[in-house]
Amino acid sequence: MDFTSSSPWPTGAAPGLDKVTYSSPALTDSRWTMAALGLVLITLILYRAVFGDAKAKFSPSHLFNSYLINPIIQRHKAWKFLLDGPGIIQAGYDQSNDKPFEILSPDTRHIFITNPSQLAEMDAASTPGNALSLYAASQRALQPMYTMHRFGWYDVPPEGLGYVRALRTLLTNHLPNLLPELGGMMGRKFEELRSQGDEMVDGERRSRVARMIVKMVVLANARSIFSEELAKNDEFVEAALTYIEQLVICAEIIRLVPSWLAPIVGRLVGRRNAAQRVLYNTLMPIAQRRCEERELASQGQQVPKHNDCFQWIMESSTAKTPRTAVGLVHELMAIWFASVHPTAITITIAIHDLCLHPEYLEPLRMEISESYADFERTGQGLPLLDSFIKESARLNPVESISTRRCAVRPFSFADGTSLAVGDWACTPVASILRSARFYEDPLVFSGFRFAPADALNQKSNPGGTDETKVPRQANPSKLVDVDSAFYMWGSGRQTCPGRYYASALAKVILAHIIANFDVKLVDPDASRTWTYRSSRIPREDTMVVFTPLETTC
Ligand code: HEM
Repeated sequence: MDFTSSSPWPTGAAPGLDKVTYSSPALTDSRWTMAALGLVLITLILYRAVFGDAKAKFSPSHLFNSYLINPIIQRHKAWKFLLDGPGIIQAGYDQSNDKPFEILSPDTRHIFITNPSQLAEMDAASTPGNALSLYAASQRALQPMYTMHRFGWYDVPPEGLGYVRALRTLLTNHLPNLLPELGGMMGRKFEELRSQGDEMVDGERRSRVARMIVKMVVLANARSIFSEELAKNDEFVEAALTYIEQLVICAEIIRLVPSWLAPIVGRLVGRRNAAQRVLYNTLMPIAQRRCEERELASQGQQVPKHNDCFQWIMESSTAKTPRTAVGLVHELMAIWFASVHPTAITITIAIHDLCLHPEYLEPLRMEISESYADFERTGQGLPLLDSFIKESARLNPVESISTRRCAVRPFSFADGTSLAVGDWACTPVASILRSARFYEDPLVFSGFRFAPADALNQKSNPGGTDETKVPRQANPSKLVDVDSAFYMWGSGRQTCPGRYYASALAKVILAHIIANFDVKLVDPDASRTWTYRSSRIPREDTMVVFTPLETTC
């Protein structure tokens, strides 16, 4: 072996050692030592460079962390979402700097979007047959195959559902006919529930406000969505509320079991949801009769004229084949679910806020006494009450997530953020609503923050507050408006079609209470809501005292 070669290490094989010629023994020893050290060092460097990662990957501690500890931490975080969804989303939003951020729940990977241009990308990808779908998200959340009498929500015709036009256009246009009747109905129901009271303490009648309001909303919606006849059927109205409550519990159980077990568990828990059968079996004969009437009308025969959601959905159906009775009932069951709880919760929270900010009662009473008749006639107006409800919902929205779109095919945003099939893109609505980027003094309750200047005058100055110190939005807006600071109704082409009705019903109920009662929370310091997943739900045990005014408006 020739160490004089230019090669830094021996180029020959070790067995040739005896053939090596040395220039001097001492020099040879030190060269050997140096060479051996160099060899070890270089081998180590190379080994680390080439296999360093792999070694780390296969080290016991790495394997332990990767395959046991990290998955446990991730799963723990995902399950924690069930109990602290709003808090976890808020923490994600605070660190996001307007960039998409990821949050896991036990069954879903959420990618939260805040940037309006990315929301536009989301909306563009939500057209029928495209990669993102609200229906697929609803299918996951509600498990309608098992909870809505085998409704295959995602199998809807590509043109969409008839309910959107039925609600957004026809129900909204019908409001002036509906509101006077709803006003009377809500007044009577409120009095019935209040006079029953849930507790009587020291001559004070206390009411569990959340339960009271949900019963009122159920009655109003039964009238508006189904019919006058069904709204008078107490057994049906009771089952219609039970249906929603059982649906939420059943869907949650199915979501939390592994997907391979879902069909078995779904069938089992679905069987226990008896109210869905009551609803289905009551609605079905009406739907069949309407389909027969459609048939007769197409043959030129005279048929009765109806003004209700059955009829509007049939007439709004964009599918080439006309809606079947089963399809009609399924759409009604879906609307029914969507219509009750968000509306009832929004109204309940607004009542909490009336109790906490009684200085708003007087200006609101004045507006109601001057303008309620106009509102009832047109379905529009009452800008101060509108703003009060909007501010209440801004600080305590029903949901911390909005605009849910589930990927039915892999999808990537322009910035590279990607969704696998089953992942959800969505907005952190509650965090946006409380963000200083969009609202001055975001955590301060300012009941007339959104009201137009002409609605505000001396009389509407609650408690004589200094006008210059009250945070207001630069541009007034209505409760039903949607913009980049207010996604309570979702956004884009699938924004809530029931929002005009929901806003009008909230005004009917709140105007009745404000005009006729003083309100007081029995325990203003007690916690009033609890959270599950991303929803904020009023506590059932929150008590309010409604004291009749001596003279009513
Ligand atoms: C305060 C009450 C309400 C709130 C906060 C609310 C909120 C929402 C939200 C966030 C969405 C999803 C929109 C999106 O993803 O872009 C939605 C959809 C929907 N809402 Fe509402 N909603 C309310 C009341 C109602 C009422 C009263 C009805 C029926 C009369 C209704 C019917 C619907 C329907 C049918 C959809 C699905 C729309 C579609 O498939 O395109 N909602 N709502």
